[in-house]
Amino acid sequence: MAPPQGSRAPLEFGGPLGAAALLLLLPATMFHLLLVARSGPARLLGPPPYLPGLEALWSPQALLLWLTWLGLQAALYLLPARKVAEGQELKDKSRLCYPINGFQALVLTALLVGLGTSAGLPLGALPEMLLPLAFSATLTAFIFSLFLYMKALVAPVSALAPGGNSGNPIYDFFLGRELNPRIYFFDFKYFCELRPGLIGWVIINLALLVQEAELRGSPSLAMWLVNGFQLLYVGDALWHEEAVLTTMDITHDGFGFMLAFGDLAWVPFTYSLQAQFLLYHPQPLGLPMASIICLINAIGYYVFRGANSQKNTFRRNPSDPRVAGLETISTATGRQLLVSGWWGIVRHPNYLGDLIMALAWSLPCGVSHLLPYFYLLYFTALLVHREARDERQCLQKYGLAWHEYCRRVPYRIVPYVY
Ligand SMILES: NC(=O)C1=CN([C@@H]2O[C@H](COP(=O)(O)OP(=O)(O)OC[C@H]3O[C@@H](n4cnc5c(N)ncnc54)[C@H](OP(=O)(O)O)[C@@H]3O)[C@@H](O)[C@H]2O)C=CC1
Ligand SMILES: CC(C)=CCC[C@@H](C)[C@H]1CC=C2C3=C(CC[C@@]21C)[C@@]1(C)CC[C@H](O)C(C)(C)[C@@H]1CC3
Repeated sequence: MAPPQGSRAPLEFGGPLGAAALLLLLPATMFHLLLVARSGPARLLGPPPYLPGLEALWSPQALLLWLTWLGLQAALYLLPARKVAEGQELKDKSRLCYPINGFQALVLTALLVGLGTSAGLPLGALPEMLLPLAFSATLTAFIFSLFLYMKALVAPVSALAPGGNSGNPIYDFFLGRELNPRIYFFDFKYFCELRPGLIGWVIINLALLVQEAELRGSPSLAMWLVNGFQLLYVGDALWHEEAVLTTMDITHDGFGFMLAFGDLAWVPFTYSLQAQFLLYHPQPLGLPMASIICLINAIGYYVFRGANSQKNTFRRNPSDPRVAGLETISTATGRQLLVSGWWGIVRHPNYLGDLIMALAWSLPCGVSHLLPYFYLLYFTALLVHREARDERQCLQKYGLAWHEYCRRVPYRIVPYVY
């Protein structure tokens, strides 16, 4: 049985009080956005148009649809994979294995949705169900997090995450206690991070596009751009699925409410906000402006992919010809840090690319409303906070070498600004 680890790890997110506030604030924000997106004034900072009663949130059909979706994605996860990858080394020196078949799951889902639609499945009806679907996803995330919390009570101490084991039940429930909760080969965190939420996000976007076509005869150019950009982002994440194994979510954070809710509810229902906004507030977009926005997205993607691939290639094999010529700093751990190439421009070039793309996703929605820029604002805050967390961890890991890296590469995310 796993005892709490006491207060060895410093508390994050404002400790138990901050965690309790976020437990309420995150779902409340998601429902606020869903309600405001379909309201006439669409005011991000105004009150929601109405407070939905239980009858607007609770629907057995929506719950059934949501559980069927989770079941389908779980079944696709269990299909034979083209590759099985090893994760980072764990505390007990072992490595876990992960199936690499996320892109295959995306393609099979697209085929099934295509078949279903041609057989009469009303995809355009999905936008009307977003509220009860989001409610079902939130309910599932709470129940699932409770299960994860209980499961961690019987996990060995070596299976626990560095944070999330303070002994305070609310804080630990929020942050997550076990690092890689699994049942046999089914890894819950890895599955949730990349499958139901990310693929669900593009299906919701597609349904909004279909409904727009039904309402107005054809989808708008703005809707095409938002769908295309976000499909590229999700397709890219699944194509480079193995890279997620080195992110701090997988290697450092426990699996609790924050990630369960983030993966299952927050991502599909708030990341589709721009497409939701466009369905209810059509925006004119000319070809010249559309071309500029495509260029911004392409630049963002180039930076994001270039930086992530360079680091992943370097971490897998530092003598790979694509990275062998880059300048590095040696650290006491035996690992090296890149100080030229993308990682010599700023300390988080991948965040910079991601933020540029976030801007390109909002611009098709025009500048009359703040609401479609919510993602950009939230994401800036998330990445600034994430960068600070990563900085603390790297300082702990690399000590003096990290100080040297910060001296050589003084800016964190935006050159000469931050
Ligand atoms: N859309 C969304 O909602 C979100 C997207 N993201 C995206 O996910 C991606 C992954 O982000 P994240 O997991 O936060 O972090 P990173 O992929 O940036 O990884 C940080 C780690 O990289 C290694 N590292 C840092 N500097 C160097 C260097 N100079 N040379 C070599 N290795 C270095 C360190 O780990 P080590 O040395 O141990 O290898 C560090 O802990 C990003 O592109 C981010 O934008 C993230 C959060 C949310
Ligand atoms: C506000 C809230 C509920 C916070 C939880 C944060 C999560 C939503 C995000 C934490 C890290 C994420 C990553 C992605 C999606 C959002 C979450 C889960 C990601 C899967 C998106 C696609 C990228 O290509 C990625 C694979 C690099 C990325 C990994 C981190």
